This record gives sequence, C-alpha cells and structure tokens, in this order.
Amino acid sequence: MTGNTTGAHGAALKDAPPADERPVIEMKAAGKSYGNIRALHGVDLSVYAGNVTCVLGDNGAGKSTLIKIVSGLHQHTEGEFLVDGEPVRFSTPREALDKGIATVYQDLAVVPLMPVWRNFFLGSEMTKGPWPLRRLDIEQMKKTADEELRNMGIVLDDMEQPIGTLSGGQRQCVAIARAVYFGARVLILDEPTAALGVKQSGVVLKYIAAAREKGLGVIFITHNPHHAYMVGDHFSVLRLGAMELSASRSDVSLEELTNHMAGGTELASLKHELAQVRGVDVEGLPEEGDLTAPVATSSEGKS
Ligand SMILES: Nc1ncnc2c1ncn2[C@@H]1O[C@H](COP(=O)(O)OP(=O)(O)OP(=O)(O)O)[C@@H](O)[C@H]1O
Repeated sequence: MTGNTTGAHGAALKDAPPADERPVIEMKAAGKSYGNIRALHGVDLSVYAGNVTCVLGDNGAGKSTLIKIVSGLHQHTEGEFLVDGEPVRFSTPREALDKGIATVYQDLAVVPLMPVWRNFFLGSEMTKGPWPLRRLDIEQMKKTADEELRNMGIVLDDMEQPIGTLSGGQRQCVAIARAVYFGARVLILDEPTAALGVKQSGVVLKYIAAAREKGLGVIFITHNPHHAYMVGDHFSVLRLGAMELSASRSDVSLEELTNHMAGGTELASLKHELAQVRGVDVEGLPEEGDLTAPVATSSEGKS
C-alpha cells in the first residue's frame, strides 16, 4: 500500500501519500453548471505535494471545466473546493497563482519569435538600476533561465534561440521549468502530450516526474492512459461530468485504466452488435463485467 514502484523514467511512483498528509488541493462533491448545463458534478479529488494526479476523460467529460475551477477561470457551483484545507473560490487566475497554483495550457502563451530567456521571464522581467534609469537585467535573466532549465535537466545550446524554433515538447518543458521557478506548488498540465510524438511525449513525461521530485503536486490532464500510467500516482477518470473511477496506482492496472478510457463500458456493450458486422474484429474488445477497477470512494486519493 505504501511501497514505491519505479516508472518508465526511473522516477519513484507512490502507491499512496502518508495517511497524516493534508492535500494541497481538495474537491468534495464539487460541480459546475453553465446555466442549465451541468458540466461537472459530485467530483472528489485530492492533490498531494510530490504526487502526480492524472485526470483522464473523453471529449466533453468535464476535464477543462475542472481545471478552470482550480486555476481560477471559473467558480464551482456545487460542493467544496479547498486549498491547504481552507475553502476557496477564486475570482481570477491571479488568485490561484498567489496560492501557488500554476496552469500550463496546451497552446502555450509564448511569443514564438522572442528568445527562450525572454519568454521564460515574460511579464515578470528582472530589472536593475535605480529609477528612472531602471532597465531590463538581460544578462541576469539569461543566466537564471539557463540555470533553471538545467536544473530541470533541459540543456539548450543557445538561450537567444527564438522559442518558436524549439520542439513542442521542449516548449512544454520550458513552461514547466518557468512555473517551478516562479514558485508553483501545484502544476496543472492541460494535455501536455496531446500534440506530440512518442519521443517528445517521453521528454515531457520526464519533466512531469522531475516536477514531482521537486515536491510539486501535479494535475496531469490527458486522454492517454499509457502516458498517465508512466508517471501517475493516482488516476481519476471523468465521464459525462462525473468521476467514473478514482484509484491509486496500486488499485488499478494499465489495462483497466485503458479499458475505462477507451470507452470500455460502451465498447463492451457494443461487442455483441459489432460482432455481427463483417470486417469488424471484436477479438480484443472487453466483455461486459471485465471492468473491475474500483470506482470513486470517499477515501479518494488516499486509498
Ligand atoms: N462555457 C460553457 N457553456 C456551456 N457549456 C459548456 C461550457 N463549457 C463547457 N461546457 C459543456 O460542459 C461539458 C464538459 O465540457 P469540458 O470542456 O469541461 O470537457 P472536456 O473533458 O475538457 O472536453 P475536451 O477534451 O473536448 O476539451 C460539455 O458538455 C460542454 O459542452
């Protein structure tokens, strides 16, 4: 239950956080309605320091709604949302950032033609000299960005390189390193591997593990159960706005997770019908009743 295993990138994966540890972020029966559309309901979620919580779900499952609540873009309309045990209701992303919650979106807010170091400090530039002679401290910014990236294991030949010339995976990693430098305690990663090939996805997964090793709590949003299973300590699967599965690593196999994500329940119920269609191979599809992984419980995140 408390033993560690090792993930694809050699990082320690925990079965469960210590029983006395308080989650940094907690949702209790939380939900959100847009007018009369109930996008999310009854969601229990706990995010611990030094843990990767994967939130999986198909299109329209409610993943974006969930991260918008945590990152301060929307407010929940049901249940509770707590940070460090205190109920919160953010009005702006700034308020979430002030609590150490940083979000890295898939379409990164970078200026492609600007150098890497400039993007690293965008909006929070270092300056030097007394007013009115205050000016950008370019050398210090370059040096710090280089150091911080190396700290995360990212070595770039040239900090002057426009960020647009980096690969998608490298850009994600720069964004992760930036959030770590600016004091994030919780990192929300919105489908960081969705647009990437196998190798680049591996690079990003490595930095997710690096962020965890630095003690950050990570919420990793993804469609991909294989990517989730390589780094995840806990898995929450959303379906139609509700938590269909909430399980610690020790309680769910990759196969079970994949079945849940592949719409296993729907596919199993369709298996009989599909079997009648010529040219459709149903051999690998799960049977109804095969999906035995545990569903959400009140001890979510600590089971
Ligand atoms: N601003 C909005 N107004 C009304 N309905 C919305 C709004 N945002 C989302 N929804 C609805 O809420 C549900 C959940 O959407 P959400 O975007 O959170 O899902 P998702 O899991 O992020 O999907 P995807 O992977 O496609 O981005 C969907 O039915 C969607 O149509």
